[in-house]
Amino acid sequence: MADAGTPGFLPPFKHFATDAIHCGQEPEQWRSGAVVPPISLSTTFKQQAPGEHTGYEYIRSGNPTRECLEKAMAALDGGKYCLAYSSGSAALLNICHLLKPGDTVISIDDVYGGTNRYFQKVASENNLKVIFVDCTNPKCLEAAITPETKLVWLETPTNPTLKVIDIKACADIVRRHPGVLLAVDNSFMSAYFQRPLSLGADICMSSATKYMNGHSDVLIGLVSVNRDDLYERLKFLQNALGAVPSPFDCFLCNRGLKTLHIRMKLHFKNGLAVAKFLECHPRVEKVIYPGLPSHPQHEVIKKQCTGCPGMVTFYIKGNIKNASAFLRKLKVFTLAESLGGYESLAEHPAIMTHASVPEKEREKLGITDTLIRLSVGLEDEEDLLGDLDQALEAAFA
Ligand SMILES: Cc1ncc(COP(=O)(O)O)c(C=O)c1O
Ligand SMILES: N[C@@H](CC[Se]C[C@H](N)C(=O)O)C(=O)O
Repeated sequence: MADAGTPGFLPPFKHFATDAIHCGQEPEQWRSGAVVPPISLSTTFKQQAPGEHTGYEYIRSGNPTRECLEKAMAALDGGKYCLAYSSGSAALLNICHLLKPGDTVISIDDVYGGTNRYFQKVASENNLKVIFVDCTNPKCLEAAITPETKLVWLETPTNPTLKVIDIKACADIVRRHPGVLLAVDNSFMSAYFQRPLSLGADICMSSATKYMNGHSDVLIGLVSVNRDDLYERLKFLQNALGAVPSPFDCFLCNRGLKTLHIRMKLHFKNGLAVAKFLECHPRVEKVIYPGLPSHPQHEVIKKQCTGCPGMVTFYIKGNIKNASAFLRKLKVFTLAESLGGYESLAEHPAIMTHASVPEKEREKLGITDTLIRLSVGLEDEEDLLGDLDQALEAAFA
C-alpha cells in the first residue's frame, strides 16, 4: 500500500524509494553486470584513435561513478539533469559563474554563513552586486528586482532561523522578469521533502554533504536543472572550473541516497518530538520549527513539502553563558558544525556556522547569543529528549 505521508503535507513523491535505489544503477551498463556501481578511479581512458573514445576521456570531464550519482539525484530532484561538484560551496560558485560582471544577485537575507561570505567577500569583489531581501514576503522580492537582476538565491527553510519561503510565489514573480534565474538551496529539506524544480525554480542546489549523503563522511554538492541550456553551461563549468568530487565521494553519496527516504521520515519524527518538548520547557524562550503550528510559515511548508527535516532552532533563556553551558553539557547531541547526518548535532550559529556574518546583520536576523541550532538525528527519541532535559537543567545549575 502506498505511503500515505503526513496529514496536511504534500503526499510523498511517487516512486521515490524505487528511483533512489534503481535510477542510474543499471547493472547492464557494466560488462561485469555489477548490481552496485563500481568505483571508477582511472583518471584517463584508452582511445581507439585520436578523439575516438568510449565517451570518457579524462576524469574531470566525465566519470562513470559520478554519472551514476548524477542520474539518481536528477530522478530524486524530479529534474532532467544533475551535476556533481566537490562541495555545496563549489556548486554555488559554479552557479554564480552563469552570471556576468555587473549582474545583480538577490539573496534571501537569512542564508548560510558561508554563502553570505561568498556573496559579500568574493562575488561582490568580482563585479557582482548582491542584495539581501527577506523573501518570506514575496512582494519584497518583486520590489527588489531591477533590470540588472539575473539570479535570485533562496534557501528554505533558511539556515539557521528556519524561515520558510513560498517557492512557487517567488517563481511566479521571477518568471515575469525574463532572464532572471531562480535557484533554491534545498540542503535543509532534501529531495525527499521538497522539489524546488516542480515549484518553478530553474536550479535546485544541495549541499549533499548534509541529508542527501546523510552520514557526515562526504563533502559534495549537487545541482539539478530541467533546462538544456542551463545544463550545457553548468556542465561546461563543471569541467572548466574543475571543482568535481572524487569517484569515492560519488560512490558514498550514491549509497547514501538509497536510505534517504527512511532516514528523512525518522528525522521528521524525532525533530517534531524535540520541537514539541522544547516548546514546553521552562528553560526555553522560543522554538522555531516549521512543523509546529506556531511557525509563521507552517501553512507554506505544508503546501510545498511532504514533511519537515530534523533542523530545530531555539532560543535558550538567560545569556551566552547559559547557551554555552547547555552545549557543553550535551552527551548524545554532539557540539559540532554541519547537519543532516544520522548523528544529532548542536551548534551556536553566532560563534560557529555564521561567524562570518557581520555582527549587526546577525543581530538583525535574530542570530543572537542565545540562539541554538539542532540537527536532530536518528537516535532513540527518549535518549534525545533526556539529553536535552539534563543539559538544559545543567545550564542553569
Ligand atoms: C544551507 C547550506 N548551503 C550550502 C552549504 C555549503 O555546503 P558545503 O559545506 O558542502 O560546501 C551549507 C553548509 O556548509 C549549508 O548549510
Ligand atoms: N567553519 C565552516 C562552517 C561550516 Se557550516 C557547515 C554547514 N553549512 C552548517 O550550517 O552547519 C566555514 O565554512 O567557515
